[in-house]
Amino acid sequence: MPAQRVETSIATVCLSGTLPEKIDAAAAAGFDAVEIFEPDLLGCPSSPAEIARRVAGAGLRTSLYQPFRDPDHTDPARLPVIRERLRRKAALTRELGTDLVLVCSSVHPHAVREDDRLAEQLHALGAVAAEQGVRLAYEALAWGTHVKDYRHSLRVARRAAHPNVGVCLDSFHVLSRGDDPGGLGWARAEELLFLQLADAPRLSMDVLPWSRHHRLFPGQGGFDLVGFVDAVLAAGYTGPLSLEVFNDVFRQSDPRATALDAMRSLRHLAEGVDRSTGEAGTAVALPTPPRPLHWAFAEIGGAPGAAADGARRTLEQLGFYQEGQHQSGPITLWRSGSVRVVVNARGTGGARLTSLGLRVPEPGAAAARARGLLAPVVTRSVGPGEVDIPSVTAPDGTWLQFCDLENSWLQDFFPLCAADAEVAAERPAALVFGGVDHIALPQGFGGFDRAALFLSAVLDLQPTAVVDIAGPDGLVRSRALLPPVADEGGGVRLVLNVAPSNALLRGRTGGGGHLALVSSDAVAAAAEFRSRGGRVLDVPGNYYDDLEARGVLDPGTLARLRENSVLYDVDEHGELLHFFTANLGPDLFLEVVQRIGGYRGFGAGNAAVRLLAQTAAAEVAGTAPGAGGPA
Ligand SMILES: O=C(O)c1ccc(O)c(O)c1
Ligand SMILES: [Mg+2]
Repeated sequence: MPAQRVETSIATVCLSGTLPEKIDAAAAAGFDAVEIFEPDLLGCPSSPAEIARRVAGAGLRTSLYQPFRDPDHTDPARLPVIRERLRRKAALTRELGTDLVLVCSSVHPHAVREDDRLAEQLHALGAVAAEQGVRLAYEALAWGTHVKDYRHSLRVARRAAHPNVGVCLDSFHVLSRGDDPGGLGWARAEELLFLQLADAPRLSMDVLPWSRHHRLFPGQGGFDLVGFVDAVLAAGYTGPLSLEVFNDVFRQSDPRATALDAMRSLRHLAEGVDRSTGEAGTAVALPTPPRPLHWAFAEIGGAPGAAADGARRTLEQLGFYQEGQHQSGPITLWRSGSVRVVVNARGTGGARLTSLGLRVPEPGAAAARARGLLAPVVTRSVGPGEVDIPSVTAPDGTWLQFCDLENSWLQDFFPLCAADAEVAAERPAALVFGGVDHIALPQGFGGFDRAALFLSAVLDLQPTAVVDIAGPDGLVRSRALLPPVADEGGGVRLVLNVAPSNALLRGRTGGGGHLALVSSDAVAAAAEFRSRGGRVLDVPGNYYDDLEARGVLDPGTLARLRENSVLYDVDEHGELLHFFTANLGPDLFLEVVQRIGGYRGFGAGNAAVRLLAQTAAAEVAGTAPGAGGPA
């Protein structure tokens, strides 16, 4: 990023609601400018001048008016009509307080094919624009009839040879076509009039519906937005970074929350660009990501009475011992080696993961970074003698608590046990866990992409591709957030699961919140856990018959897996053995994971079997997992 502050902008099409609601949401999230999307204006009772006043009153400016469609035509008789249409839209653009009109490449069958002729028509439009005091930013829509790629739009705009004609670059149209921004080396800075940014999941589908329904904010999808913005800035672009995201879920979400996501995404993107260029000077200087990053604890809350008893019993059966008792309430601390679990017998809603403790070198800086990424800060009363842990709330309500390397947070607990070493000596070898493999957080419908962005930005994790799992109540979407490659093996891996809304209707959440422990022998761990009275999730015999049919395991191993309800998965890097405990709450269980030879996944191949087995278990118990209330 260049040293000057880069302006931020958002297209009104990103947000739900009326135009005034969109303007206010953009302003509240701290944007500098808005692109006014034509349909928002057409349905607004205010005049363009009144809208301009509203924009200015909110502390914003209008960065662009869009879109002006189908600027060229093979039938010369149509050209005067197009020019008159532009004259009016240009005048309107001035009333809106900007001088930039986005012109999309034509999508109709009578679009001009020859570059020379097209350039001539754009030149004539440039003259109309100049009369009105506006400039035209010509954008290649990926589904344009002839002009589909930005190199082509640059060529035509240059050939138009009019000072009021340049291009608009849109990352979606470039990257969805598998193109790269390499052609920008050929562009002149003054030709780059506007930059629109959108990410998207990598899908193989027609580019038009992909664009209109599935765009995401930068960092939420699979495109390299950092590389794209790098290249555009290197080509000399100095205008705003403007988000233009068409997304079905965002269209029905609270515009204020979406606008905050949008700003968070831009700040995280700017940070990535700074890091890649080695230059500082983005809009907001964020403290560097918290590294090294490790788990301090996971807290199971919302579990009064029997639910808390059940959680504690399961932990004990897994070889955990009680290390401490909280000074100020029914909160117990459980430990096994480096893994600590807090069971908080307050709250309602059923046992779930309510708080994640993260061990970082500088908790204050980690929290400041989260605030810089617009994370809501947790304000709570700190009792006398209690340690204040800087904490923020993730979009799903889970607290992220930043703990120091000395584990000062332990001071809040009366110690109940002498030394870990003494207790550990008595623990069966099969129940010695190497740490936390991952933690999975269930997400509500609509909160999935927001949570992925929030957690990956605040903790600097990389979201991986979305996996869809066919569960009994519909598709469960799942996505892992992993440490950057540079610190692979680093401690913190998260999985986000979103259950079908249908599951909630049936009283089942199915989001699969869990804490997974690292084992060096999952079969022995399952056997030991069961011998101590632990309840493993039963896996149907059909599953093992299928494993047998696949011929991937020797008969002895297969028999031991079957005996202990341990599941098996394989990827190109290695193998996985894992089992699940019976549910501790509507949407909470524990998992024990043994990775063999560098297996990288999370057992997605077994998730459908798990979901069905959990449903069956809940039916046997006579209670759907959701019986305790919403998770
Ligand atoms: O989907 C569209 O029509 C459309 C309109 C304007 C844009 O800037 C764009 O990228 C797409
Ligand atoms: Mg666009």
